[in-house]
Amino acid sequence: MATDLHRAVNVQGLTRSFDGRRVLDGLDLALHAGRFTVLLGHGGCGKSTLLRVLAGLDREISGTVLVPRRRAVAVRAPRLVPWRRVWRNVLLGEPGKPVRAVAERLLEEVGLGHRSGARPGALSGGEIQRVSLARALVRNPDLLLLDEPFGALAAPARAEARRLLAELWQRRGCTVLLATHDVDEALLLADRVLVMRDGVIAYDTAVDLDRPRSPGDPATAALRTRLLAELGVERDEFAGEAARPMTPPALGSVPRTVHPADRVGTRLDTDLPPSTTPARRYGKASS
Ligand SMILES: Nc1ncnc2c1ncn2[C@@H]1O[C@H](COP(=O)(O)OP(=O)(O)OP(=O)(O)O)[C@@H](O)[C@H]1O
Repeated sequence: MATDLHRAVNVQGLTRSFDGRRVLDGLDLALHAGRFTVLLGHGGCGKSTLLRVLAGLDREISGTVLVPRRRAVAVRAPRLVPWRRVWRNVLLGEPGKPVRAVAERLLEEVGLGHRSGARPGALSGGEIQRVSLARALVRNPDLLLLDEPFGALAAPARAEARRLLAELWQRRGCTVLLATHDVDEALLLADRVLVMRDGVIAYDTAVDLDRPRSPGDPATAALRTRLLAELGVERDEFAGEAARPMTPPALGSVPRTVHPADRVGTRLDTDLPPSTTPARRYGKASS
């Protein structure tokens, strides 16, 4: 496969099976550098599986996957180490001596500079999600993979987190792939939407709408209807918060207790395998 410099991700014929069932079934995907793509699909259709493969966390695949060397993941339920201060959590898994100023610069970027010395147990759900974003940004990723990052947040924190993410993306210019159930999240953030079905990208559309987006805009409403149809929903079960009146931005408001068990997998967000080339290939085509 020829490497296209404008493509941050190039996937061909990607297949991943669990117990003999093909969750990803010859999936093809190209993501252009610097674009914000949202991946929609029903629960269990394989969104997380795809993101894990792109992150390099799952290599039991066939097909070809080209991704940037610098990539990071943020997930729906980030695991922070409860006894470490916030700034140390930002640098978890990073090589070398942790430098607080580095963590604090990233925390400032996500609006959490004032919580640098706090313990995770004192943070709201929205704040924890922002720590997770800061942790993902440590590596200055070219590809940011977000797996339902706001799924656990209540409406005000979710609106604020989306606004922050849109700002970060515009400032950093990295390629973003965000998996969600929420059509309205896609309409607010994406400049391209993919719908996943039967192990492949079944629908792919550019979102050519001015920003900031308004749910009441006729073009937005028309695309929303189309996406819901692609998802095959009669009822509006994929609707998120955006179709309703916009909530004024507020700081995260979901208290969350961090249990010792959260230690397990703390490195998921940031610890990606080292690589030697700007775009690396793994999982050779099997067919
Ligand atoms: N490690 C695993 N072992 C066995 N089956 C798995 C494993 N990981 C995922 N699956 C199965 O693969 C399918 C796709 O799961 P995946 O988590 O990728 O879906 P998803 O679209 O992200 O779902 P959701 O939106 O609910 O998070 C599911 O049926 C799931 O049970």
